[in-house]
Amino acid sequence: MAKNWCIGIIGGSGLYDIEGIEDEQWLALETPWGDPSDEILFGRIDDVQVRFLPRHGRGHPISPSGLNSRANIDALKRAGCTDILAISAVGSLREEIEPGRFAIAEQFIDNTRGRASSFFTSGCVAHVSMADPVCPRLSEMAAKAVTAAKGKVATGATYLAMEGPQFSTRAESHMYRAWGADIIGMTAMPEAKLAREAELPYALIGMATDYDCWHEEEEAVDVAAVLKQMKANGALARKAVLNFIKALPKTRKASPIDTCLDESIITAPNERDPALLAKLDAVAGRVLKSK
Ligand SMILES: CSC[C@H]1O[C@H](OP(=O)(O)O)[C@H](O)[C@@H]1O
Ligand SMILES: Nc1ncnc2[nH]cnc12
Repeated sequence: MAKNWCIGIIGGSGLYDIEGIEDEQWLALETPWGDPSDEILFGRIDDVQVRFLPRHGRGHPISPSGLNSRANIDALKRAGCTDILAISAVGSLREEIEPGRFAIAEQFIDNTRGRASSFFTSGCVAHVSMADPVCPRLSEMAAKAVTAAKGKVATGATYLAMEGPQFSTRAESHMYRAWGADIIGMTAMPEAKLAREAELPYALIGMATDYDCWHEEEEAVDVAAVLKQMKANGALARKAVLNFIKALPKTRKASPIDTCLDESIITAPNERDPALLAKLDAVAGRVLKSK
């Protein structure tokens, strides 16, 4: 019997494909929230269904501020995903997370602005908990997969999501360090929030590509440095993804995140906007149908 996992992989800067995928087919999905970043690669690795989405599109045409994360998460849910593993290039805000090391996110600080960050707008309001924004089970498996690929890993990282696309000023970089952030990027928010709203357990592997600009002995980050590091460690990232999929247990046990909307929707049934409910068919169909 095939494993009952369907893993959505979101590939970040420098990771526009994955290896080891069979029966592959790029398919364009429509969503009520607009277009996802690209077609989704459907396929399988052994007996696990896999869906891969390059976050910025193939060839990287979409800026972090221009990402339609609602469409991306809706499309992955629609594609049958049970869980999401996101990969991101990140700047390091800590000496001990040197470029080349992988950092598994445990917390996020959302310092983005003006992004559409919820599926549940007026007409169907929901408040999901983001106290523990990642799935511990996926994060633990992700850390093991990096180690098995012979990558260096740091766990428990706090990811600061900045707006961009410009990199931080030195003052900002020092401030984020003082806030307790360990790694910095421009994309995991609102992606992780939306995954939670869609009842999709989410984990993020950050690949440290630079020391941002706080470090006195290192050059300030630029795109060339990020891409150089991604190139150096891209094969390792791909290997880690493959290890992650291959090491999944045979049976996916239920996660509390699978049903987190049960206690989150506050709008009374007779006050719900039918047009919005129709848009929520993939994200919240499970709970809306049962009410
Ligand atoms: C190319 S450097 C900045 C760029 O890289 C990261 O993207 P992703 O998280 O998709 O790997 C960062 O968030 C910026 O979007
Ligand atoms: N220093 C940095 N700041 C924001 N996003 C990044 N992605 C990779 N390095 C980064």
